[in-house]
Amino acid sequence: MSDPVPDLPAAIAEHLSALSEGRASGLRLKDGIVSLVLDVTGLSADARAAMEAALRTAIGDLPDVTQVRIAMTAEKRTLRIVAVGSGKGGVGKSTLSANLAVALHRLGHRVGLVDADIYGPSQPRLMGSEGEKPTAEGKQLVPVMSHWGVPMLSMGHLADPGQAIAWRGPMAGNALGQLIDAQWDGIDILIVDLPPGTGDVQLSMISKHKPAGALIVSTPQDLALIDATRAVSLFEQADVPLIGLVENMAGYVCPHCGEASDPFGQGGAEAAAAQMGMPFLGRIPLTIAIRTASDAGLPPAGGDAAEAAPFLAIARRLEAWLATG
Ligand SMILES: Nc1ncnc2c1ncn2[C@@H]1O[C@H](COP(=O)(O)OP(=O)(O)OP(=O)(O)O)[C@@H](O)[C@H]1O
Repeated sequence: MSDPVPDLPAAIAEHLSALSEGRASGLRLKDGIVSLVLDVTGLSADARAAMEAALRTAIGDLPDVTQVRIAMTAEKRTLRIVAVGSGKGGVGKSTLSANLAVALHRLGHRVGLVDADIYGPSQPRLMGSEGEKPTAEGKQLVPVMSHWGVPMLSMGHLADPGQAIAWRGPMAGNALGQLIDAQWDGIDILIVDLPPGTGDVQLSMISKHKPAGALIVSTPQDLALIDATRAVSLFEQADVPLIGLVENMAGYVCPHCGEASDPFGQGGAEAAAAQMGMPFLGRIPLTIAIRTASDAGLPPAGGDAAEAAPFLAIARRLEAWLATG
């Protein structure tokens, strides 16, 4: 039998300070039984298990210790999903989703991005993370970390580029579930770029994963705005609060002279938002700089050019909405 430790509490405290990253509290020692509480907030399942095992071994090996009881707690954090939807494709839903995620990160939020457009994933290209593969921990996918500080998951990370993804409804639903139920530890806001349109895939996703709110994207044309009303009724059907409408490709800014023109008129989206009873969150101009940067995997919201400003302004409005929720 090993010699008793003259000051057992001090020996335990030494191990705690070396191994617990300051996460241990409530230390008790009675009849050789050591009990403590470990706050594992923000740690991955593997990191939790490793910390717990290291503490059990180190403290359990001390003479006079017969048992080590560790209660693990984590601050209850709820991940809030913000869905970005549109009535039809090509209006800039993916561009807005990527840039909002990057802008929210710049504003200091812990934000993740899911590309739920599983038939035509474009987020890996927009965020410059093409070719990266998520890992898995147990049954959960571990998101890919983008260069912009935003962890993300897209079917484009799982399928080879150019490979057609032709799934039927239930399979598509499962794939989407895996992206959303992935390991988003440490993330508070999850921006979900929905597939375009208002069909079953969208409805089942929003019914199952209950977004905290939804943003609708539209271009200024009347027809696109009519499509936007369909997206609105989809969210209303599922009882998802509408955060507001964003007008994309609003007016054209000439790259040579900087002059802005409005081929589709001005103010239509704002009026439509009022008609649909939801806030208007802002407009993003149609500029070549936004398209070329996006195609190059450089989300404008991550840079310091003028193109970042409208995304940051909309992110601030989203931030304000989330703060009241
Ligand atoms: N404000 C903008 N100015 C210039 N180009 C833009 C703007 N917004 C989006 N685009 C470009 O328009 C195209 C479509 O955008 P995006 O992929 O974001 O649309 P989407 O609604 O997500 O489309 P899909 O339904 O196909 O997923 C892209 O080439 C993108 O770079």
